[in-house]
Amino acid sequence: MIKTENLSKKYEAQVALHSLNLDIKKGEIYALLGSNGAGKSTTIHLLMGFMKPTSGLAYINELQVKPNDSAIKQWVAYIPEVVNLYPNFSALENLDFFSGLSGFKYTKDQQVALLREAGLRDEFLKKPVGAFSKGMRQKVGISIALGKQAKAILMDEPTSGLDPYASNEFSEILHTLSKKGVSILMATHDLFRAKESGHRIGIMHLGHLLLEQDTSSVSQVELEQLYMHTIQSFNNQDQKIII
Ligand SMILES: Nc1ncnc2c1ncn2[C@@H]1O[C@H](COP(=O)(O)OP(=O)(O)OP(=O)(O)O)[C@@H](O)[C@H]1O
Repeated sequence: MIKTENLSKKYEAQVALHSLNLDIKKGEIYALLGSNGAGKSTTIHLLMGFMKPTSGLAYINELQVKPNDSAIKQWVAYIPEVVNLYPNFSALENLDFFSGLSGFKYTKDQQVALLREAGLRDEFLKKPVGAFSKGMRQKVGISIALGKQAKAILMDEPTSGLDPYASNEFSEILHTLSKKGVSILMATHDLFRAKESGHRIGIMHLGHLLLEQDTSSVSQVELEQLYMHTIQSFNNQDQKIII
C-alpha cells in the first residue's frame, strides 16, 4: 500500500535519504523513528510528491508517486505536525470545504459521523477551529482524511505536544483506521507511542533505515534498548546497514 524502492534524496551536497526500501501493508501502522535529521520528513514529503527524489521510486496504492500528481492525492492524506485549517470556520465547515476539494459531498449527518469517528466531541463540532488545541485540530485532519476515503495516511510528529490522555485517544483512533484497512506511516520521536500504536517500527539515522521490528515481539524497555544500540552501533563506525 505504501512502498518505496531504493528511494534517495540529495539536497545539494547533503544526502538526506539513502536508498530507502519500505513496504507497508494494507491496514498496517508503521512508525518511523529516528534522530533529528534522520530523513523521516524527507521520506514523507517524497511519498506525498511534494518534491522529486534524486533516484528511486515511491508508490501509494500501487500507483507511482510523481511530483504534484493529482491521481496520488486521491488516495493519500497528509497530516502535518500542526494541521492547517481555516480558523474562522467550524470543524464541520472545514470538513465540508476540504471534502468538496477532494470531490466528496456529505450531508450534515455524515459530516457529524466522520468527526465523531475521528474522536471530536460533539460540543466542538460547530466551534471555530482557531481556538482548537493541537489534538483537536488533528482530529479534524483525520476526519478530512476519512472524508476523502484515503487509503494511506502519512503523519509527521502526530503526538508531539499531546497530553497522555490525548495520545492514548490518538492510538485508539489509529487502530480504528487500521481496522478499516487504512495504512498509516507516522514519523515520530515518541518511542512509547510508536510501540503502543504501531504494528511495526523502522529506525532511521542519517538517511539510512537501519532496522525494522514488529512491536508485538518487544517490550517497551527492549524497544528503547534496541533504538539506542542500533544508533550507537552505526555511530561507532560499524556502519553496517542492517536493512
Ligand atoms: N530543504 C532542505 N534543504 C537542504 N537540506 C535539507 C532540507 N530539508 C531537509 N534537509 C536535510 O536533510 C536531512 C534530513 O532532514 P529531515 O527533515 O528529513 O529529517 P527528520 O528525520 O524529519 O528530522 P526531525 O526529526 O528533526 O524533524 C537533514 O540533514 C536536513 O538538514
